[in-house]
Amino acid sequence: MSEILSSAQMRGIEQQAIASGAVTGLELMERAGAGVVAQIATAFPDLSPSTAVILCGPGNNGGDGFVIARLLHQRGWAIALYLLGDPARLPPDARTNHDRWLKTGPAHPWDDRQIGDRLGAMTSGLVVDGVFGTGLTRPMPPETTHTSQALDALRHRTPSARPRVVAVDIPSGISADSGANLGGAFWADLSVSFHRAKWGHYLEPAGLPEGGAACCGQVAVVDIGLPQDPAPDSVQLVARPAVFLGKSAQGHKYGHGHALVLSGGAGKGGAARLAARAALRVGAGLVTIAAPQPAIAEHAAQLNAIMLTALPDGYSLRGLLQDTRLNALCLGPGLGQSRAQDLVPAALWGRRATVLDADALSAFAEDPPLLFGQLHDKVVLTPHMGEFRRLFPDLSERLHTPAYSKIEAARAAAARAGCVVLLKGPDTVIADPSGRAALHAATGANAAPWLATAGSGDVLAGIIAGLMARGFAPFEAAASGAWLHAAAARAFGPGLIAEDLPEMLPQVFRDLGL
Ligand SMILES: NC(=O)C1=CN([C@@H]2O[C@H](COP(=O)(O)OP(=O)(O)OC[C@H]3O[C@@H](n4cnc5c(N)ncnc54)[C@H](OP(=O)(O)O)[C@@H]3O)[C@@H](O)[C@H]2O)[C@@H](O)CC1
Ligand SMILES: Nc1ncnc2c1ncn2[C@@H]1O[C@H](COP(=O)(O)OP(=O)(O)O)[C@@H](O)[C@H]1O
Ligand SMILES: [K+]
Repeated sequence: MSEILSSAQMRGIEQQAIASGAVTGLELMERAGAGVVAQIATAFPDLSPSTAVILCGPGNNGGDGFVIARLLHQRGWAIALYLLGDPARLPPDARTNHDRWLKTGPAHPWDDRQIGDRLGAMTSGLVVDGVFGTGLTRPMPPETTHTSQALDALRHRTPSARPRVVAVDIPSGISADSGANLGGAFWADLSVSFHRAKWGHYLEPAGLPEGGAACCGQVAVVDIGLPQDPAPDSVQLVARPAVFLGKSAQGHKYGHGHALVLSGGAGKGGAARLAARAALRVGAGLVTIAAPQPAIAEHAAQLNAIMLTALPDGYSLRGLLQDTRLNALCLGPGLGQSRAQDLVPAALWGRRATVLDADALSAFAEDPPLLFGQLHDKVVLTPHMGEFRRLFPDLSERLHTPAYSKIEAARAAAARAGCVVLLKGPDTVIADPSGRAALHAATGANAAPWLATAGSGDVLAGIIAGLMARGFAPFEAAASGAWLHAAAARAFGPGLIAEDLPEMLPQVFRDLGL
């Protein structure tokens, strides 16, 4: 796991370090610029000095751009530098580096057409985007339209027929907080960020033009000498399961828990079987499907290691839960909304580790507080965006404003629900009521596009239920579950369907060294 920060958190850390006298803003800017130059060499080892177009903006992101221009010039690059805005109004450190640069070369006043034409004519070399970084909260100004369009055109060329595009911190126009394209955003092959990556590098707001995850390219982070203590309220990027997923040599099946997956009626049992199979593969000692009597024959024809029991209604679920060995529940996949309305209260009455997904969430669309009033701290809700909208319409609405991030929405939802919320998507956010949050990004090098297939969410619900049956806490089960789910998809690759996911878990475990 690694920490990722909001722009406000980053500003706080920077200001505190400067105020303490540990470092000056100018030193940070120098290290930032040097870090970008070093990362360019690492990321593109074949790139030899030729022409670099350096685009500088009116804030400190532009200040980094002047440092980069100076350092690249020292390494033999020919520099064409453009400045957006009035040099007299640059903030002090950026102004200092602007003035230093002028001893080496000119800062051309911004000329959107000229820059656009120049970029379009480039077949090699480097473009450095130091226009806006973490300080941008509004759309790109109209003076960058042609530049943005020219960059877009470059993106469609093969890398060998165009310059490399490097973003200082984050591509201009991408919100460092929400990942939203604020309007007219640039893109990059490589984004070099400072101290920690920002939320917006990994978030990809649904229903908006391509955002952070799509536009940042490879994300590199350079140390600029700021204190390493974790920020209060920091968010962790899930890079691997944070818990050891192996089993002890002495364990027996009941030591690994017994998960109960509740199934819908006849002809609707596939989703429950997917979840149950995933719970078993992820290591639950026993897994039982509880189905209405008319669905039993169908399940029996398809199940071996998974057990089966008839369960007509919520009353009988309360009876079944007298067996304290049943320690984790999974409800929702294929359940049907009326059965969900009956079973969810009984399941929550049992106070077991419980995953509520799909119909178990949608069943409460008319009255979300009715659900919230019954939830407890061993529950994980796993909504996709549609289900999230049904339960948290106001938070879902706020997600349309570019400054509001999926991380804040999931945190607010968890606080309201009083349990862990895992908000799905290519960027999956896990949050708990205390404000703890993690982001699993199946984007960039970790992309798992074949997960967009029917039933993959049912498998995720089963993985999480299985991990909770094994005794993992809800937050860890959700975060590790999201990672295992995407790792299984990547291990299978193209052509993946939901049935394949549980079957890839053994390989994923082997790759983890279990
Ligand atoms: N934090 C750190 O530790 C370190 C940070 N560093 C670097 O600083 C960067 C953050 O710098 P930053 O805060 O100065 O903001 P930045 O992204 O340059 O942009 C804001 C400027 O743009 C302006 N502006 C905004 N929108 C506009 C528009 N539509 N049209 C026109 N103007 C607009 C805005 O003006 P204002 O909104 O105030 O009117 C302001 O002047 C960060 O990404 C990193 O690269 C490093 O040096 C090392 C250490
Ligand atoms: N493009 C994508 N990249 C990575 N993961 C994805 C993508 N699309 C969907 N997923 C993941 O696949 C799962 C889909 O779940 P869900 O929407 O509930 O589907 P279903 O209801 O068909 O099971 C979620 O875990 C989600 O995070
Ligand atoms: K930038």
